[in-house]
Amino acid sequence: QLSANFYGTSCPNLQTIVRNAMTQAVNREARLGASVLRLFFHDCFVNGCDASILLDDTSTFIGEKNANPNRNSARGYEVIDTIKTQVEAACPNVVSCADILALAAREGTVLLGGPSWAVPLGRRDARTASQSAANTQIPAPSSSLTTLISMFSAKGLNARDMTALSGSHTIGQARCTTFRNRIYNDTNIDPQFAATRRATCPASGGDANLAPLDIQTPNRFDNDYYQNLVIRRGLLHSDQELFNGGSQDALVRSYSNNGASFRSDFAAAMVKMGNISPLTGTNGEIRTNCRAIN
Ligand code: HEM
Ligand SMILES: [Ca+2]
Ligand SMILES: [Ca+2]
Repeated sequence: QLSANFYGTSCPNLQTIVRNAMTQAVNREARLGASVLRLFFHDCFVNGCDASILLDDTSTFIGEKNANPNRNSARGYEVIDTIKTQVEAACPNVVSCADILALAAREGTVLLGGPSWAVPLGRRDARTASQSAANTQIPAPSSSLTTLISMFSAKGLNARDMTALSGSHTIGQARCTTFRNRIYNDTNIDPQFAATRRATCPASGGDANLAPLDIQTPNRFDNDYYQNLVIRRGLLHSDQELFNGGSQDALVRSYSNNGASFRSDFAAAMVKMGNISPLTGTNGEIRTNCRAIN
């Protein structure tokens, strides 16, 4: 029941505000486009796209920001705060943080050269968060293909959606701690690529050192991620699982050869992911500050 025109009369400038603020952010630091896209994923996979990830911990409230997949990792929260402040100034108390995040994720993608899509709107914001759900429902970089398929399937996304959405790793960075095991122990890796990555990700120490998820074009939303997988240059173990002799090999190869089909599948899968259990109607609330419940 989400609809692209949900704020058409209540906040006609919403999309312009989000676009301009995201343009500024990405011009300042291209990676922010990637970081905001990932926030949306980590929101939607934990009790739906309800801005639960944006809630700060307090002395009595345990949120998702310090869950294992997010702690010292998820970033870009300040960009959402900036947008929310501008949106509240233009249209007080009508636009949810969940919808702002959905729009900002699309703009981040577009600004880095990715596809665009109409974002269905009308989500409301959660009054709760779940650190335990964030710990268990967001896939880990050590995941097997079987685990990836089943964790996405638990959210109503099929294997094709999963493989298309993983193409997000055409942008952004990962910390050494997330790919160390792969570059030292996996055998389905291009040896030259492994050597390059080992140079800045030692066998012990340097956990926070960064490497691009896409060694070719880390700030460009293109199909190079899939080209890397075909030559065994996936950075995460979970990335290379998509091209390792299994059910997704053919799709990965086709995306690697056909950027247009990746773009259109990615856009469709983003709409699908954005539809995971939204709060609508009188459920949830429109938060004033994305970091705290009203
Ligand atoms: C398929 C399962 C997935 C796994 C196991 C996974 C895992 C990871 C890991 C470990 C990182 C690096 C985090 C760090 O070191 O701090 C990362 C980064 C990223 N992920 Fe995923 N991810 C998956 C799917 C997705 C999806 C579906 C999206 C978006 C729709 C996404 C978007 C991103 C982006 C954009 C980054 C870079 C963020 C930045 O530079 O700040 N990922 N992912
Ligand atoms: Ca959520
Ligand atoms: Ca790229």
